[in-house]
Amino acid sequence: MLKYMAEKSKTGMYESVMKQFEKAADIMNLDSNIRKILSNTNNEIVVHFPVKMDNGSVEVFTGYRVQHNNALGPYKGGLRYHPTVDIDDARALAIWMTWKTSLAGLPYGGGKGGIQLDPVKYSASELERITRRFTFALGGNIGPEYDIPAPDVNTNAQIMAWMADTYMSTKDSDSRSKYAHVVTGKPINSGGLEGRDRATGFGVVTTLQSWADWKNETLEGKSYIVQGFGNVGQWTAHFMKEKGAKMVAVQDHTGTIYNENGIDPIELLEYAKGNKGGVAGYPKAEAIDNDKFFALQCDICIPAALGSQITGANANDIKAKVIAEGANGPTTPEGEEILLKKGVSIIPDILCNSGGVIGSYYEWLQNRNGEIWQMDDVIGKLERKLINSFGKVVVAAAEYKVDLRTAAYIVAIRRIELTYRERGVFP
Ligand SMILES: NC(=O)C1=CN([C@@H]2O[C@H](COP(=O)(O)OP(=O)(O)OC[C@H]3O[C@@H](n4cnc5c(N)ncnc54)[C@H](O)[C@@H]3O)[C@@H](O)[C@H]2O)C=CC1
Ligand SMILES: O=C(O)CCC(=O)C(=O)O
Repeated sequence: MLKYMAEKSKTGMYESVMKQFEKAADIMNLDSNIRKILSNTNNEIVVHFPVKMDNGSVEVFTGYRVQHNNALGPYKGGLRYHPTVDIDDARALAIWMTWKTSLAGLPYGGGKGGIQLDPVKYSASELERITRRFTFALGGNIGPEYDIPAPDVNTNAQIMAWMADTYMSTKDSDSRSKYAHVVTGKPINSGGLEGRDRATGFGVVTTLQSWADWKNETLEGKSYIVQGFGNVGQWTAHFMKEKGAKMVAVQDHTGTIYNENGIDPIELLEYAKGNKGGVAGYPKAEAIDNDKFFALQCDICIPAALGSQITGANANDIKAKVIAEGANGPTTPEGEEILLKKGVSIIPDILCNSGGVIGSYYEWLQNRNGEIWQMDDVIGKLERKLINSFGKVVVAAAEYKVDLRTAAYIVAIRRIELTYRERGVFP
């Protein structure tokens, strides 16, 4: 059923998402027609666009937007700026978005995309021009009721503001403000939602808390390691501190730092801000080899960076009792098999990091209805929604006697299946 792969995708994420889907589809005995539909993406947009660099030369960039499924509503999902972005990754990430939005009960389908580039190589003004040309090249392939991008790796509120501005500038001046919800994750002044910045990290910790409640455990005093100290990693650490948990190691693209007595997330964030965002060199922790990270002694492991990090090669070394997947696709099926055999719980990405897209939904509603939501309302609503999703997954896990990921897939896919049936697509 691996439709597109002539050879293995570079990051392996496409194989992972399809294997996860097939496992769930087999167990739930998914209708073969629905299976066929969901094994394919609806649309795959690849654009090549020229941008003038600061030195006057022109570079041609490649951007992607994959729209997997929109049975439940407009395509929704982030844009990533990273050298690994390609069509296979965009497909995998779009498919994960379909499951995530369905599981969260949102009126959205799944899409994802990005540009293949290393953002550190470009100035802020080059990144602005790249973003604007990309938005223009995507043209009508995005839209507030059709496909709504958001931030992901190496994209942020500023990039969303440039996108919204470029998109709106293509509309008549008297109706421009109607289009602000073409992207979410914008700065507050430009229609952004209070709390969207922390929504994913808050969600990671809320699902961890739900897991702890379910297992009759507490997060207080638990040690954890986190891979990635960007939007998701930082906010996760912030909320883990509120729970009284102890961060003992952090890994990012600059290196790995460790202190068994704990690393303060607020101090580390201040340090990283003055260190181009990197954690390497933080004076209150020791530098350790990158390949020792996942083997560190801890209670909780939080991958919050890139995909395919926990694999058949390192899963055996993991000491944590629970993995909270802040990142998309951090655990390969081979890694997962080993972890499940060892009795490790995995809170799957489509549940664990769904706080971000739920926050985006609130931003979209806020813009669509001309409202301004307050932080307390956002966080309260988000928490209730996440606890509700966690409960549904636990019920499905018991009913089908499966792990949490497979259960989450079953809940997500059932909702889409039901929608197709209600519309009379299948008997
Ligand atoms: N931003 C959001 O709202 C959401 C993000 N996610 C996922 O969370 C993950 C992180 O996203 P963000 O925090 O938004 O991105 P970000 O760009 O803010 O941060 C990415 C972090 O990953 C680190 N990193 C990059 N390459 C690495 C490597 N090879 N080894 C270790 N660390 C590395 C970077 O140093 C940085 O700390 C991604 O998988 C993303 O798809 C999922 C749901 C929502
Ligand atoms: O906020 C959104 O719309 C999507 C965020 C995202 O890309 C994700 O959940 O992986």
